Amino acid sequence: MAESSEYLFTHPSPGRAGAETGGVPGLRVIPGWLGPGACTALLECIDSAEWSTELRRRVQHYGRRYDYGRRGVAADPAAPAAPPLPGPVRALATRLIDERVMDAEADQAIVNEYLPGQGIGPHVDCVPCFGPVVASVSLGSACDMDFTDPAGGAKIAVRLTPGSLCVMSGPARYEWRHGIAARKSDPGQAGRVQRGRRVSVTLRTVAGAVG
Ligand SMILES: O=C(O)CCC(=O)C(=O)O
Ligand SMILES: [Fe+2]
Repeated sequence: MAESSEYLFTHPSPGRAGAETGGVPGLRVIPGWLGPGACTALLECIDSAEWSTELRRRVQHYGRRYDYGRRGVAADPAAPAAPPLPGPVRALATRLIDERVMDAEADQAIVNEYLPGQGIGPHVDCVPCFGPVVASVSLGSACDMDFTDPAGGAKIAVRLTPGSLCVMSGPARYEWRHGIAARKSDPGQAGRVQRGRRVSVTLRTVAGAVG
């Protein structure tokens, strides 16, 4: 368990839905934001669409394509072939407005698929590309997302359960890095918890483009 000693585990309490998640300013995790039926329907919609295999993990881009090589959103909306947000994803964008999570409706979404052992390196979402609020919905298996304190580098692990909404704004969006360790299990109260397949849908507003 040496690996876990450098982490501080926070498990957002369902009773405090929408409250800031301990220790990461600007981070909110709302467990059960999507019910099990809605999660299944969304996952079915996602799985009926085409996956890109340009990365080690599979992804889908909607609205605008993010160019991982150039680290930006292509300037010409006609050039990158990103399909429009599918209906169930647009419904999430609308709900985020209705619930005042976002001020402007998300016009870009990236779906990430993580098989056990896959992750995403610590990063800050492209600052010139995307707006001030990044919201992601978790489907499938739970996993820990690690947030790295810009002052000192300490990591805080936040459990993202299926159906939860993770909202990053302020320092959580702009200063803290977030990532998912590429491993097959996460620490739990009664030993390691095996990961299954996790799919996330991250909604953003496009703020600027490159090229
Ligand atoms: O899988 C997630 O919840 C987050 C994905 C992410 O950080 C990203 O696409 O920038
Ligand atoms: Fe990210």
